[in-house]
Amino acid sequence: MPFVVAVDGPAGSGKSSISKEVARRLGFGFLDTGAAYRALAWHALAIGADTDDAASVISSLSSFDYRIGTDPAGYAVHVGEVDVTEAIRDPAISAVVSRVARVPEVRAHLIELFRASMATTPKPGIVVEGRDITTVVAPDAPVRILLTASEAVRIARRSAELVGPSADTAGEQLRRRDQADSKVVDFMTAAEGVTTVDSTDLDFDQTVEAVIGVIRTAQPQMVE
Ligand SMILES: Nc1ncnc2c1ncn2[C@@H]1O[C@H](COP(=O)(O)OP(=O)(O)OP(=O)(O)O)[C@@H](O)[C@H]1O
Ligand SMILES: Nc1ccn([C@@H]2O[C@H](COP(=O)(O)O)[C@@H](O)[C@H]2O)c(=O)n1
Repeated sequence: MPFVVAVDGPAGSGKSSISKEVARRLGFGFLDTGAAYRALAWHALAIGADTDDAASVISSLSSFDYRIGTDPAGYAVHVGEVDVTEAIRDPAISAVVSRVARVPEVRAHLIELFRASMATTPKPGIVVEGRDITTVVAPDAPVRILLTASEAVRIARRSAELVGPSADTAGEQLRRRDQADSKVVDFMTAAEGVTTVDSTDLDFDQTVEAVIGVIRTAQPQMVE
């Protein structure tokens, strides 16, 4: 297994953008686990499954042909032959993804895929981000981080990315998603041995440096 940096946190805390940049600077791979839950939600809708019905969601797993790259310089997400990299970011997917992610059979299936991706990364290390990486997917990772920021700051950062009506509803959607997701896994408080990085008062670069600082403290030889 490569050197694993596990990063969890609530929606909009910067998990994917910060983790990707940390991976790029350290020459590590990067695994966005939320992309798999989003891709499954996309697939379930595409084949007409009922995302409110666990049995229907579980049945969609058998035809879920999922691939994601781990190169932080540019990764694509595929379901079968379809490139869904952009489509899975649509607010319509964000609105239903928690319903898919709450199904235990889905989590068990995807966690196997994550562990296989981690094990086969060609890089010396991999930054893996999500909600349950520090506690369930890679609880023995040598570096485990809870990346957080105040809700107001997270909503402001997310809204700034969007235009039109989506920007107005981004806050409500982010709150609703965190509420639903936190019934399934606890990503609001750091588990024992997990280091919290609070980016509320840090800019992007300072946050990247703070995360690299945690890695440096744990394993100086992994950070040049
Ligand atoms: N410290 C920071 N300062 C300013 N902007 C930031 C900071 N960290 C992240 N951002 C910005 O906040 C936005 C949300 O970040 P990102 O998409 O990485 O969050 P996330 O935790 O992966 O969200 P989600 O779980 O909803 O996918 C992005 O526009 C990102 O560039
Ligand atoms: N480890 C994870 C990662 C994600 N989820 C679910 O997927 C949704 C989308 O994740 P993003 O990181 O892309 O926002 C998220 O809202 C969770 O429902 C998860 O359960 N576990």
